[in-house]
Amino acid sequence: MLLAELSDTRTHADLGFCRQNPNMLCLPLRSISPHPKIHVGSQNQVFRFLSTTHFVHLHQRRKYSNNIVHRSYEYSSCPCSNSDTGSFNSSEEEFDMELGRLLRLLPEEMRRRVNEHQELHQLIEVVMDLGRKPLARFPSGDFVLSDHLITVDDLLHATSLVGDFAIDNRAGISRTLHRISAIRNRKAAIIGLTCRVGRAVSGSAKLLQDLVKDGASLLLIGPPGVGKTTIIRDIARMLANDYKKRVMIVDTSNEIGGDGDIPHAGIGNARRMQVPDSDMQHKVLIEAVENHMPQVIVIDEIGTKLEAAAASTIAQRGIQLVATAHGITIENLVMNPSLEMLVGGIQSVTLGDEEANRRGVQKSVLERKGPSTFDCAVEIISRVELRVHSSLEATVDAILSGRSPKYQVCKLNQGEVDVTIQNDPIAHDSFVKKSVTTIEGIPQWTDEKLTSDKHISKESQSDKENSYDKPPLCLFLYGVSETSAIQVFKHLKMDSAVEFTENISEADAILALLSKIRKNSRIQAAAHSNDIPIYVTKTSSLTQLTKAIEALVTDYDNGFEDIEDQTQINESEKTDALEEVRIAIEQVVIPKGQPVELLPRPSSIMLLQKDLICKYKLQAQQVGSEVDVRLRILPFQGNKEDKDPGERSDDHDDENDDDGGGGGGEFSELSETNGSVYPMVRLPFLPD
Ligand SMILES: Nc1ncnc2c1ncn2[C@@H]1O[C@H](COP(=O)(O)OP(=O)(O)OP(=O)(O)O)[C@@H](O)[C@H]1O
Repeated sequence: MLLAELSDTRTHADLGFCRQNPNMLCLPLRSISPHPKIHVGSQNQVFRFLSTTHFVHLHQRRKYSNNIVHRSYEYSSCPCSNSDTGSFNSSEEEFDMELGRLLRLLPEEMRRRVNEHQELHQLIEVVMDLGRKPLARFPSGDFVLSDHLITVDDLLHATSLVGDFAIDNRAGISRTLHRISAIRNRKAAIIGLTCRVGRAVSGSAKLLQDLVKDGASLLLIGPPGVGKTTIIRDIARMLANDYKKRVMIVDTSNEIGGDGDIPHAGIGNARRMQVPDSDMQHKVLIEAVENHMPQVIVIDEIGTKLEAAAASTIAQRGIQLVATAHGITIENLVMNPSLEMLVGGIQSVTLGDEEANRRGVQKSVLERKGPSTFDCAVEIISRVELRVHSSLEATVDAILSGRSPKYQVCKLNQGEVDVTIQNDPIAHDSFVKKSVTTIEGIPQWTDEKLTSDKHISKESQSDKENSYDKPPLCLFLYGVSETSAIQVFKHLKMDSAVEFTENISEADAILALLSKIRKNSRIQAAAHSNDIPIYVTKTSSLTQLTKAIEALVTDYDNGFEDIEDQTQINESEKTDALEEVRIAIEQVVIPKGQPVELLPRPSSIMLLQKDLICKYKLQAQQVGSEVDVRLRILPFQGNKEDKDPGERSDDHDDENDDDGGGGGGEFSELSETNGSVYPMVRLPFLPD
């Protein structure tokens, strides 16, 4: 078949000679399909058209015409791996060459089908399982490579071309970054192969350059295949080449530096220590520190307690650590008994009554045991999106106390880095804030410092800036997510007028989810003793939350003055309270014969509620301590067994229920039974 025509003899210098048959020219060719006829007219075109994933033999023919030698070539496939073709040394061409070496593991037909695939250069893996059709995995999905089922011979052919499989069942191809993982049967024979394409992606660490360049230890977390190894390989290269650091890679499966004894060029000047057996990883880590004086240690896949302990020892010696671990979020690490050490370890502590009250939490809480091994952590969401936790300790503390951690979202957007900050309502150092619009269009917060050297979507920066003369409203949230609250404040253009606290005593007001706060008498007591009004929302929906926040903001603007005057009963609260009685009776007490506890109300309102209950020929009981006195409506049948109406029931078990305790005991939760949405209500203080 006629493949190429060369009218310029200089082109010969760029072709190699086949190792198997020196009389043959060997032409590296990116793909012979879908255009099997490639016209080569000049040296430049040779470079443009030809690459190294695929070799063919050229059979030259000469023709003389007008004193010019015209050469044409026919080709046939060549099984050799000709690296003597020289010249093709751009990184793309090197990659083509390496990819070709992986594809050589495949039987002829499969290799042809992969080569023909439009996404050849994005190939992720080839999967060969005995007795099944082979698959190629591309970012766009799986692609069947052949209708022929994989045979034992196919597997033997592939395994004969790779290095030895280590104890972790992984092997490589010398001087490439590919990873071949084997599946064995019970007799240890290989019955499946996953051939992962490894590539050095220079620039993949760009998003993290600022984090690591000054020596901070970094932990990367992500699910399998998201690109962790690719990023740390580039971090190793960047720190060694650009920042001239002594970088040592502890390469457990030879995935970072590639197979073979000479490391892949992708790690730059970083050095690499191989690990004879994955169980020895922690020992090699320590050896690296003791023998080779590294400034940075890079390690892929910390997975066991021993490895976590070794990493923590290294960090204590002041060496910068860059490592990966499997998981989706930092919460996964916190919950993983083998890896929790990486975040400082977790312990359960029992607080004194006063401290628990102050914090508004249960007496037994989880806390971080000590300093975390890493300064910062990154959750890899995709190749172009990272969640950067610049203080891992702060993130862990937030998770343990039930708050959403603050983090930056970095997105690579056509070569630019978009940075947004999540859950960062306050920049405490200065109140200069700017709103930026994230890619999803949700307004978020950021501050000058964090955005100074980054590209940020420019949309509406200045017009959203707010300045308020009043000190910011300081809120304690309970059962309400900070993100939702911020969204509402943003919507109300109150973005620079609010801050959040974890300390009730610092708060101007409490904003709480009704179902949660009604069960936590400690928070109510703490609010009462600190003279802080509580505003509640029945649901977390933005509509309900907006109503609650609007009421709160209005009262805040009035200095919470009307809070003191308990005699002025808000008309709408009266309506709410009576509606609450009506729904409770008509939907629960009468049809189900169950008692229902109402919300705590001022005594004047409770009187109105009692009147209404009497009209239904039912009885009510007053329960609760002084800060949350409320009525319990008793069902008809149960009246005789129950305590006398009016009896105070301060000693009820549910009084001390916290939010996790499933409080309510024998009583129906009105919110759960009536299925309707309560109007937003505000819990005012009851008179002493
Ligand atoms: N930025 C990128 N551009 C192109 N391909 C990439 C990029 N990052 C990763 N890949 C490819 O994605 C695949 C998985 O990458 P990698 O091995 O780095 O993931 P990983 O998270 O370390 O996986 P595992 O946890 O299974 O070891 C590889 O084929 C790799 O070449």
